[in-house]
Amino acid sequence: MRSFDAIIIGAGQAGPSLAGRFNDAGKTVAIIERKHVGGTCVNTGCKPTKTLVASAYAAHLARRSRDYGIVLGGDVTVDMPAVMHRSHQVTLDSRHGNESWLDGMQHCTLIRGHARFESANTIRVGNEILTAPQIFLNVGARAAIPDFPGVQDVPYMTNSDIVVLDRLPRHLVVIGGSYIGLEFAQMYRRFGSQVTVVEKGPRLVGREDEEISDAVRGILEAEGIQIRTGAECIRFAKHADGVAVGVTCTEGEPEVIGSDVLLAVGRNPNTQDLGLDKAGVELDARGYIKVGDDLATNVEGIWALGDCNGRGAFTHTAYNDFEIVASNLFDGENRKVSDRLLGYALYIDPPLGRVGMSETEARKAGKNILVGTRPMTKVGRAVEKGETLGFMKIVADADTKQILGAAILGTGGDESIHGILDMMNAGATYDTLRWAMPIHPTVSELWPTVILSMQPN
Ligand SMILES: Cc1cc2nc3c(=O)[nH]c(=O)nc-3n(C[C@H](O)[C@H](O)[C@H](O)COP(=O)(O)OP(=O)(O)OC[C@H]3O[C@@H](n4cnc5c(N)ncnc54)[C@H](O)[C@@H]3O)c2cc1C
Ligand SMILES: NC(=O)c1ccc[n+]([C@@H]2O[C@H](COP(=O)([O-])OP(=O)(O)OC[C@H]3O[C@@H](n4cnc5c(N)ncnc54)[C@H](O)[C@@H]3O)[C@@H](O)[C@H]2O)c1
Repeated sequence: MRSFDAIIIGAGQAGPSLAGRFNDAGKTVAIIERKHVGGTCVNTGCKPTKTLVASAYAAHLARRSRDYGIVLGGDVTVDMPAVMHRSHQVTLDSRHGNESWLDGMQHCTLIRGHARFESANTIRVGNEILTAPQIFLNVGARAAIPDFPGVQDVPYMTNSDIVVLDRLPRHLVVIGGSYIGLEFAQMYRRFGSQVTVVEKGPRLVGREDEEISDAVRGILEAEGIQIRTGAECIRFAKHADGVAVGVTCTEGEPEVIGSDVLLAVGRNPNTQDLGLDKAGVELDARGYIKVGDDLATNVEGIWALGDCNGRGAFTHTAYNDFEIVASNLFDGENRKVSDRLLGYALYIDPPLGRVGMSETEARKAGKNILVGTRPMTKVGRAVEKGETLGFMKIVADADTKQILGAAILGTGGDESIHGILDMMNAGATYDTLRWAMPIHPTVSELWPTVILSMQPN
């Protein structure tokens, strides 16, 4: 049996940084990874998708080149193997960077293999048993495969497969009209596939305000993507031309015939094959590891970080989990998950940047709200860039003047939202932002104007 000061299971977005803190403190740490160092984000999530989104954007802009007075010689064509090669290289560079970082840690041992608890302080990896007084779970999540009728009879892809696909599907049917599904839908449409999005809910990105769902739908439909919402009875069958996807929406054809299917209907935590019962670690009804505000599980000496604890589903929430655990263990702080403010982006083009409450959530919370909006057609920077789709929106508390939340569906939205995120983190009122002097010409310079336009709603 090998003993360490700490064992980390999973080299995703929290594990390696935590290993770094143990190493810097001169403590021995084992980090166990069964597949690729870097986890989902680096290998099958953020890195490859955002790289592919960039290629898709280049294709889109090339097709629009005449809007800018630029004349290209001939049709725009997409070289899928080259697109995929670029994306794969970005992933490999990142994965190898993470591996060298871990290799360079004097007190850290990277162990390859599947880890499983034998008891609350012992872990088995293959034939080897490891022990440590502190164990950190960073095991992440994988694509959910619901028990759709016929799903096992047809070929389907998840995000892990499609990020290495080096051919162009003739007709890609994307099941799930949310973050993962929509990024792939738009990117493949821009690469040249026919694309249909099938969503069981009444609208796309159902967690957002309805006007955002409507605008996202309009943007995607304008590019020729078919959207089928209200698809209550999704089912699959083999078809001479590929796969028949039954949708049974109230309107339109009851079936869509696609050449390829992508399932993007949520994620399941990797907690079923960890032997958690042997350690006595409790799960919630959806299989996430139950944690307190400090990310400790019900078993002393075991913590859970990242997607597997159900307290976040983003790279930045996983990394923030690391920051919370590390500052509490090493810096004598008392940081909590409940103190953090959630922001995120949906990387369609234009992107959706979001922070805090939506208008619907603020209303549900019984707040006396003010709402300001502005179409991107009235944002100078967007007009200059020829990218005027979408709008900016801010929601504030009329009584306290606190900003409650904001959204920008528009060019630069993923960056510009940080101005609001930082104001909210600083606890500043909207007056502070109102009197700030922003840079011209930027998208962000319009926030004070949007604030001035706020009305009771
Ligand atoms: C297509 C897609 C796009 C995304 N885009 C974004 C984005 O733009 N921005 C964003 O913030 N988030 C994005 N996400 C979400 C983001 O990837 C995850 O939230 C993030 O990777 C979670 O990190 P984690 O450390 O919790 O888990 P992971 O990164 O999943 O890492 C967990 C690791 O644990 C390993 N593991 C699991 N079980 C065991 C075991 N028993 N033994 C050994 N090793 C084990 C796994 O192999 C994996 O490497 C995206 C996700 C997907 C699928
Ligand atoms: N840009 C980003 O930051 C980014 C990008 C991709 C993914 N992610 C993360 O990955 C997570 C998973 O993304 P996702 O889009 O797979 O999941 P999601 O939970 O956001 O959306 C799943 C979609 O599938 C639909 N759905 C669920 N079950 C279904 C069923 N049985 N039949 C038909 N439709 C069904 C839902 O109505 C929903 O629209 C997100 O929560 C997000 O945090 C983040």
